[in-house]
Amino acid sequence: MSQRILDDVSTASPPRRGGDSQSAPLAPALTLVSHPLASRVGERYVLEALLAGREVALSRNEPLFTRVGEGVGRPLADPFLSRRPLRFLPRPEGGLRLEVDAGGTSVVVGGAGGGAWDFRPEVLEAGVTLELGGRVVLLLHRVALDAERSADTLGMVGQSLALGRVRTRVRQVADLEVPVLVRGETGSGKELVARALHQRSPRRRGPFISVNVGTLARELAASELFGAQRGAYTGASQSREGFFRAAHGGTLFLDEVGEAPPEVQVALLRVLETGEVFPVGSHTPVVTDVRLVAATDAPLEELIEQGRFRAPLLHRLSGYTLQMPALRERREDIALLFHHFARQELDALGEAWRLEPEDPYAEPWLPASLATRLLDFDWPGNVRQLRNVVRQLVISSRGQPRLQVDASLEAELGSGKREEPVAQTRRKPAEVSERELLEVLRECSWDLKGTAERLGITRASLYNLVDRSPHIRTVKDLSAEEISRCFHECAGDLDAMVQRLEVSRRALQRRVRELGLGPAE
Ligand SMILES: Nc1ncnc2c1ncn2[C@@H]1O[C@H](COP(=O)(O)OP(=O)(O)OP(=O)(O)O)[C@@H](O)[C@H]1O
Repeated sequence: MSQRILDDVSTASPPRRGGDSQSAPLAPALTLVSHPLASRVGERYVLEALLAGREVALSRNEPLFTRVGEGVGRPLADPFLSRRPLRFLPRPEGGLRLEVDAGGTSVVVGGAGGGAWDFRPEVLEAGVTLELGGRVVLLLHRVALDAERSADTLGMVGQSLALGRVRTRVRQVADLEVPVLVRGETGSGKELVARALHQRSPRRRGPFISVNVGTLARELAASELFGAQRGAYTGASQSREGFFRAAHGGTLFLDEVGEAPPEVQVALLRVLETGEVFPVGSHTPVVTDVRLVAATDAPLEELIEQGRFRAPLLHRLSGYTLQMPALRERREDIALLFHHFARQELDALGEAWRLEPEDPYAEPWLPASLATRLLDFDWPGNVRQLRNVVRQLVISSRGQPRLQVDASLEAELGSGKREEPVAQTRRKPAEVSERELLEVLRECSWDLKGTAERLGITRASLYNLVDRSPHIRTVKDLSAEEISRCFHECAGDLDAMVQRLEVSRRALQRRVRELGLGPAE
């Protein structure tokens, strides 16, 4: 029954075979995911001729790649690519064949060179990376021919079909008053969606208040959310406004709503039903005008079955549900996001020129093999993890002509594509070595929930392992001075703090707030 709750509402999940993808005509396409001139990343050539049964030639000089939505095109033009073309040939049922002549541009697919490859439609749907001449990387995939394009990106980088659907849904629901539930894996951009909803709503001039329900101290959760009267509890020397009242006239974003303690769930339900907030210690209700957007990566239906989440609350929160696709499900966005974050990091170092070298013969700053590796990685921490990886890469390669993977990133990226990111079976905690524990914590950007899932142990076992581990610190081990210093050095960027201090993201966020250091994220 619980699954039905969400089947009944619209979602923006990525297309499934036999589902949405059948209604939108799909064509094979080549999208530039790495080129010595980084500004070319994202340009595309649609292999429409294959649909009509004709072959397509690809060389240094043809065809013309265009930025999505723009008319003017350019060939790949890299001087190391041959003028002798590779050929794409149609195959039955939407598959295709790639043929490479000896003496032409070298092509690497899946880590191996060769002269000819056959790609079935399902392989194209997942996307294939083609390394050309060790310098240019293309993603061979399928795109919708009639995809809706708008110049307004809603602050989200990426041009995948799946992200396009999210944008459409955001536009459809933004100006309505219905509460929205944004679902999706950690770091996939749920808060960005919440902000876009606020920005496109008539409430845009009102406040946008973001609260991580999972980091609220249990005993103070009600007063933080609903406010408290002076003297309502020990230590309440002043009355507290609470997030609901602070968001009056605007949008309240409840992140990690699946982590809300039972008593907060009851109170939230009451507010949603009546629009009235009872500050702790007060019997007089306060009427608030707040639009709620909630987010979760938790399996709420399972939590409901286990009696840990209230079904009526899910119904109330999900007036409309939006599903954020995981990064691995929209691989063409990886390249654009990578360059977006790289530009920010390089700007900060004064090295942005590396992205547009003047010498066309210079080695690319992002080596083609590394670009392929990033594209084939499964990104359990999604866009947040990608942003952290870019930062790590750029800083540790500072002053170098090319990006280099250091030892800690090597461990994080592992040996390549992980087919099965989440451990399916439970393991004994004793089987997890401290080294593995540390590796997975780093991979999951110190998100303990994701780490426990990946290791295949319970969260309680993970806390035990972390506690017993001599080389892993917890937030409790950090002094207020150390946190405060790091906060200032990282300009309040929580992710950068987590990377530096190497402690649980959530616990650190809670501690930062307790120390009154401002709204870290
Ligand atoms: N499409 C995007 N374009 C640019 N930046 C993005 C995009 N998606 C996510 N980000 C960035 O990635 C980081 C993580 O995104 P965000 O906080 O929105 O994820 P989340 O799903 O809310 O994470 P969590 O579940 O941990 O709360 C943020 O710094 C955000 O700005």
